[in-house]
Formats: sequence, C-alpha cells, structure tokens
Amino acid sequence: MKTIPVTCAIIFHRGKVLAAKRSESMDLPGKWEFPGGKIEGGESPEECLIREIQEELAVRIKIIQALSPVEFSYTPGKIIRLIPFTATLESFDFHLLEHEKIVWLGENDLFSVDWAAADLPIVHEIQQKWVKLVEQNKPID
Ligand SMILES: Nc1nc2c([nH]c(=O)n2[C@@H]2O[C@H](COP(=O)(O)OP(=O)(O)OP(=O)(O)O)[C@@H](O)[C@H]2O)c(=O)[nH]1
Repeated sequence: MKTIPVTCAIIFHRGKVLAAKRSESMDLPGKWEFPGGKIEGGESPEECLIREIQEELAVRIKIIQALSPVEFSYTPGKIIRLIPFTATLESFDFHLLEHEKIVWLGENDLFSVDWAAADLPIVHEIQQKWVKLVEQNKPID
C-alpha cells in the first residue's frame, strides 16, 4: 500500500484559523482544507509546508507545533498521511494562487465548512485544544 505524506498548516491569526476551499482544478474540488501539499524528495515536513504555503497563498509562515497526523484513504491502494502543524503569519499579503477562497474560522464555526474527510480528526483536535492553541500561536510582538 502506498502512503503519500502531505503536510498542512493550521494558520492562527487574531484568534481564528484559516481554511481554504479547493478549486475545480484540484482533487476534491469544493472541499475545504488546511493549505499545504505533498512532501517532495529530500525535504523535511516543515520545509515542505513553508514552500507550499508560499506557492499557494504567497505568504510566509512560522511553524509553531506539530499536531497528530491522520491516515486516510480516498482511493483503494493509496493512503494519505496528513501531517498538521500550527503556524503564525510572517507576512500578510495573501494571493490565492490555487484555492477558490479562504475564510477565517473562530472556535464556534470550526465545523461550518465542508471539510475534506481526512481533515475532520484534525479539526476535532483543534477544537479540543482551542484555548491553549490560540495562546501558543500568538505572534510574540
Ligand atoms: N494540502 C492538503 N491536502 C489535503 C488536505 N486534506 C486532504 O485530504 N488532502 C489531500 O491530500 C492530497 C495532496 O494534496 P495537494 O493536492 O494539496 O498536494 P500538492 O499541492 O503537492 O499537489 P500536486 O498533486 O499538484 O503535486 C490531495 O489528494 C488532497 O485532496 C489538507 O488539509 N491539505
């Protein structure tokens, strides 16, 4: 069975987290996710995630901490290992280079979008740890 490692960023800003809607040209069109992508040869998960967020949203992030990875299969014979990290923003000028739209979700609307199935355990973990994560993912200045 092939396992594909995919990183994703839970970007905190002003007490909310960023969710991104996959566009028609992507897999799982119309589903919501945490932006990120597949690890490419030789890079660490953190290097992958910083690169993917630049490529998809044109912003720089600072990685803060790892959450629990999720393994999920959409297609027989293929497993995605989704590796989440919380992060803060180091630049703010978003350009949506792949996604259809983004929204910022607070604690009470975490489940208001149609998440990709693999993301649901991550959203539950975020909800459980919400207060601590908001505190730990505040910019220092
Ligand atoms: N980035 C990302 N991918 C996710 C999430 N949840 C989830 O099921 N996936 C799935 O993970 C797979 C890889 O994601 P991707 O398409 O963003 O990877 P990528 O940018 O490297 O794309 P590529 O296929 O063009 O090289 C896709 O099948 C996607 O649907 C998520 O929260 N973030």
